[in-house]
Amino acid sequence: MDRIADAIWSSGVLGRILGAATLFLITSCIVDIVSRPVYPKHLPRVGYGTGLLASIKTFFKTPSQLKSRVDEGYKKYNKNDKSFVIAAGLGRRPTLVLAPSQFKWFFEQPDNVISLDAASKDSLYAKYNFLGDAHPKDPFNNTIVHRNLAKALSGLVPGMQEDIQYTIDLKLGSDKENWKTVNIWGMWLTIIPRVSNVMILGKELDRNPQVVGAFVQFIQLVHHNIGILNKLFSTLHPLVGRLLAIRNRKCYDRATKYTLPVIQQRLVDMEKKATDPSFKWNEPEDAITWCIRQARAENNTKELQAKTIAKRLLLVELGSVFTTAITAQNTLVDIISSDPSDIEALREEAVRVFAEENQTWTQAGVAKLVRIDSAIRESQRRSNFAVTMLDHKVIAPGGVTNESEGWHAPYGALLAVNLNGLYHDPDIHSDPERYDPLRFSRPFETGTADEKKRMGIVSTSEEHLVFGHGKHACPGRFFVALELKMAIAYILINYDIKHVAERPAGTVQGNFVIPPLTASMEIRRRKETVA
Ligand code: HEM
Repeated sequence: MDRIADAIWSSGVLGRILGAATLFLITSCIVDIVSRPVYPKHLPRVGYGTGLLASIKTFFKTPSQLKSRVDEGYKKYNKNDKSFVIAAGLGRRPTLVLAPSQFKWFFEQPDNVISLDAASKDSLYAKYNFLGDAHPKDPFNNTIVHRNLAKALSGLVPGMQEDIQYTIDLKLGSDKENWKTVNIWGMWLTIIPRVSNVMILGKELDRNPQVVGAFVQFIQLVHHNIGILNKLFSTLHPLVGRLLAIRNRKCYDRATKYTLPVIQQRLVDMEKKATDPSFKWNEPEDAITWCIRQARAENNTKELQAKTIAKRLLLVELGSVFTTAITAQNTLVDIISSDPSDIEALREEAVRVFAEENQTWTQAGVAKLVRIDSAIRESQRRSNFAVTMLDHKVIAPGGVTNESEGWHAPYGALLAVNLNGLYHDPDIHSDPERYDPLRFSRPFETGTADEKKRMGIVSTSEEHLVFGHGKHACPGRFFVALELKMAIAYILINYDIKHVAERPAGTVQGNFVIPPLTASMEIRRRKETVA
């Protein structure tokens, strides 16, 4: 072995390999630095050290320090209505964090100037993770949700209620005598993918554990791959990204065993319905139908291929399932550790409204759950899962100019809002670190009609930004509200939950606050259940 090493060394091969590797590292470093957007010097900054060493340290410490830097920027600048730049760090470009007075300007910018899609395409490494062409180079995916979901909601409710009841009973059981300890995240990871798939795959597939499991694994892989690619130079992304995506493809292949036959049949049936008036059949309202409907409206033959549709579904799964599961996790952990009298107030509402609705949910019936709505919104505020949010990338070749603050952001710049700062500002939310589940429902119960409208989870505003705001505000939020309110109501109506004295904390990882995934709760089926 030693002799082989000596021979390699003396032949100069090792020297050449080391030289090439060093050259590659230096070139990669230069490529990454040069491709970063350069912000105007007069904008205030946080996280920038002086000198090369300090900058390098800042870069590598970003995953653990980003939140405290953003908090510092909020107090020093955003609070005084100034935008600031946060230094680049491992896995993150330098970002311009906007002053609150600039939100209106931000939401009004045209899509060809600043783009949510372009920012998500970059941060998701969509080219690799989504197996090539499924991610929006075009807005197809967003269009199908914007055009169809709101109209389909009332028809989706019965199927959702059925799945919520079935899955929760399965997970939490029916023992009325003994307490059972349940891992909360494990429970949500069973409920949310199934219920969300009522809307994505339809009732034919939503309870199929193979296909739903393959999609959940696919999403986990996407997040895992993002974590790896974020730590690498961009010159390595094409190779490593493609290698990592091999596992994504395997998951996709597993899912398509089940999805492709359903999609193919749906294509046949929808074609027949369009051409044969004697064919009496109503297409189910789910993302498969919406893709076909949109492709037909655009006369887009590529989008009418079953495999293209199967890939489109991957994106809908990604946008819906984990965002909702994380929100559910934070909300339930917050609820069970809040004041016991507040928990009773939530339960009282759930039992009362469900009885009024004759134990059958409708969209209008769920809308009456204003306290549970508030408990979710308050959790999104108090336990926000992202520090800055709504990243939009400047894609206008000449950049974008903000006249009122007097700065120019070049092509490639990232603009974002400081969700953490706004949500924890005592001048905006009294006692901001306290989880007060009824914070937003008190005005619902006693306030004016305008207050009622403004305080709901689906009413986005410059104060309630977790679903975005303006033309790109999340079109899935109406579904999320239904899904979470029905699921939480079902748990409160049917189970006693032991109060938890202290809320387990989440873990900050870069720009994300991961909820406490090991948190458990002790539950027992209630003696006087309604459902
Ligand atoms: C709690 C769960 C969810 C959260 C927190 C969430 C949050 C968001 C946010 C922040 C945006 C970007 C808004 C912007 O930057 O202006 C967004 C966009 C979007 N969301 Fe959601 N979302 C959730 C669930 C869903 C679900 C269930 C769907 C259903 C398919 C969905 C579909 C979409 C789509 C299609 C867009 C793009 C809209 C556009 O670009 O016009 N989301 N969501």
